[in-house]
Amino acid sequence: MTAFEEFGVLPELGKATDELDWTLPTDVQAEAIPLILGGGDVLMAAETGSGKTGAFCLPILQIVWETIRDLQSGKPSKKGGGTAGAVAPWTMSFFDRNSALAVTPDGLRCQSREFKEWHGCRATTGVYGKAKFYYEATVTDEGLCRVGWSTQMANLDLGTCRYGFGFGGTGKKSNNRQFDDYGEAFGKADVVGCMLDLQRLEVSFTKNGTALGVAFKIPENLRNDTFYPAVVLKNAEMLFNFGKSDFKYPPGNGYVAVCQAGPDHSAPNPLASPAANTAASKPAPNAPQAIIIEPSRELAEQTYNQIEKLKRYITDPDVRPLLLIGGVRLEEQKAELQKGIHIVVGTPGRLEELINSGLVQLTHCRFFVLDEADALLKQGYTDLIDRLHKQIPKITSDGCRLQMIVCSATLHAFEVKKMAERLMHFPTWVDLKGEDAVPETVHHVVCMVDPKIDTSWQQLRQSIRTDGVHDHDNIHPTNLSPETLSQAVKLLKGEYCIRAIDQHKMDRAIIFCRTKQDCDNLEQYLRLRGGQRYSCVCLHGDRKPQERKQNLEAFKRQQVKFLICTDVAARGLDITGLPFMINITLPDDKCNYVHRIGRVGRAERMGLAISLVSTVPEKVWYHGEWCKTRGRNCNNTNLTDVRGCCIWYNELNLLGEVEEHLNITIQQVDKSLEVPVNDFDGKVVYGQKNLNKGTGYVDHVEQLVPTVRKLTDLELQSQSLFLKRLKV
Ligand SMILES: Nc1ncnc2c1ncn2[C@@H]1O[C@H](COP(=O)(O)OP(=O)(O)OP(=O)(O)O)[C@@H](O)[C@H]1O
Repeated sequence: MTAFEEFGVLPELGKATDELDWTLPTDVQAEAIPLILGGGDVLMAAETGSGKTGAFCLPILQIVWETIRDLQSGKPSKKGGGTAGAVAPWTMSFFDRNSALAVTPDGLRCQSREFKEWHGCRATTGVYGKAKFYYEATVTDEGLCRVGWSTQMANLDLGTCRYGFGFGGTGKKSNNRQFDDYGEAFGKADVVGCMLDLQRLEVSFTKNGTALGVAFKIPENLRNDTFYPAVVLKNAEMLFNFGKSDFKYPPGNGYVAVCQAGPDHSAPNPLASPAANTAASKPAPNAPQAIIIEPSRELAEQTYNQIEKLKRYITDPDVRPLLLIGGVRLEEQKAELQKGIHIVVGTPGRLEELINSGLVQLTHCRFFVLDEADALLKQGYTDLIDRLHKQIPKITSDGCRLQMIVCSATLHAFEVKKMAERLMHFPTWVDLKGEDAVPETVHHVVCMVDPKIDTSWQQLRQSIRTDGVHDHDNIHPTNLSPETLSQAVKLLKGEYCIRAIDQHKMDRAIIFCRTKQDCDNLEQYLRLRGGQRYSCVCLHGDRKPQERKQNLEAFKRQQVKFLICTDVAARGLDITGLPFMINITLPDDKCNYVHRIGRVGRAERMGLAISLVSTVPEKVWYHGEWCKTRGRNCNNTNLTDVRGCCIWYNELNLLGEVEEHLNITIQQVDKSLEVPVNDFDGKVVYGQKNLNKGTGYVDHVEQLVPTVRKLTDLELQSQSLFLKRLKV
């Protein structure tokens, strides 16, 4: 049995993890997998490279596989859903309802937590014929309720069409959008009696047993229709009694409980009948069970690839994942969707496009995953996430609750907490190291770049092309103005980058620049300085999707040594055994420091991250909404406060913010970029596992031997001491 199987993972998945060399679950996997398998919503905050992707992919694959297997074998749904089977035919329907309205498994309580819109539901059975029927609905929470009767033709927003007759908590009755005063207001703990007289064609209501009079005359043309108990709620909850329990206020006067209507007077709701349920529980080919949203194409592709690897031994039925990202032809994706898919991994834009056009259906989605959730929210996708979440039924047609999984190494952002409160259902935090921790495997240092002390920039024969911010400034080595020093820092950073590479004999590193232009300039400079020696490619938003993909592949396959990128690659990218990372400039967002340096030191391998930090302010581009070209060929070097496109970037402040955030002082190295030999360095090889530390599963017994021996000796000594004392 593999270690993963001990956590409840299928043997087929266990076999795949074994092949990936995942001997033991990581801490976050050990915590999160059982929670997800158990049906919970999870917020996963664990350090970079700790295996969060596997922590959600494994249980999702397992549950999705089990679901399709059950569907194919015609096995009934695991959890009751109001109308599943004919055991309790008089319940509120699990299927004939709006998505944001939840029905409890016994089918007798409806709840909607949506506070802006109304969400409705109808019962599983209706009544017809010349008789008088009654049921009770009790308000069990604050909020707005409207309850009554509707025919199958009615929409679920009771009282807003000709076929629905409702009585609302504000003391209004409504039919066909005609809202009139009626009876009196009702609220929490009140019991509304709903009466349908099909002899006189009248609808009436009672409040706590008090008759409120006839509310509606049913039009003659509806005489032969079947009427169903119906409700519509806005952030409210109601409990229904169709007569299985004693009524609180028995109606008398010839009215009978709806559940006592015999076969001549009752009919199943076709939209909630077992036949409809079976159809509803069979997903359309384009209705996935899981939707995983990633903030970048590269990450989406990576997660998709991980799913492919993990599902390798899962067959019969096959679980089919699909990657939905921009830059791929829509036609190709449409064709795949028609073939049938179970798990969709995508970027927000393309996903929404396909969902809105009906090419992806959300009817059977039971996992909604936001990877790098704080990035998604910071990128402005809050509304999109809310919209998608709203469209997904909160309980699937086979009676399972929608599970939401949210993860990131920097999950403690305020927006994430707000979103969790809004959308998640009693989520569990898996938060192993507290806020934004850096893995012990990442050795991160800073090197100050001070153009006043290091004046070598004045004599450079070859230098990096800079961003052109100072093209119109009077910069000259004899004039140490802020502009000159800013330009000097940019030149020096090009040199320090080369020195860092040489000093550490780096043959593989990811290098982060602040802007796309900085990336291009560095790429050009490295090529100029050394062709093969400094072979490199770029990854940023201005490069075409195909080129981005090729460049990343070339770097992963070690066909080039350096990957130069903007923050588009700061998060999630997993490059096995990457030993080095260089920050040419600190990121604007302190969380991205954690993500950037987390590209190394992953999966227990050691990594070195070097950040170059300017001691003087650097004037850099900052193109706001006011920049017409959004940066392309922009030459407005004025500062933003006069609607220009430049700012003074203060890296010392940024460094302070990062240190405060992480509650550490980052080790400094001098301009030689040599990293002093200390406990961390000298004993490890960057890119390799630290064999001096930790417990490799394979030899952990051997590692523990000396400690256990020592403990045995101590135990022996204490026992002997105790015996000696007894003798005395
Ligand atoms: N149980 C395991 N044992 C060994 N390696 C693992 C295990 N789980 C995952 N890994 C490996 O660890 C690396 C990092 O995993 P992953 O990309 O999921 O990290 P992450 O926590 O999502 O990081 P980030 O926050 O940077 O996105 C991957 O190469 C993955 O294959």
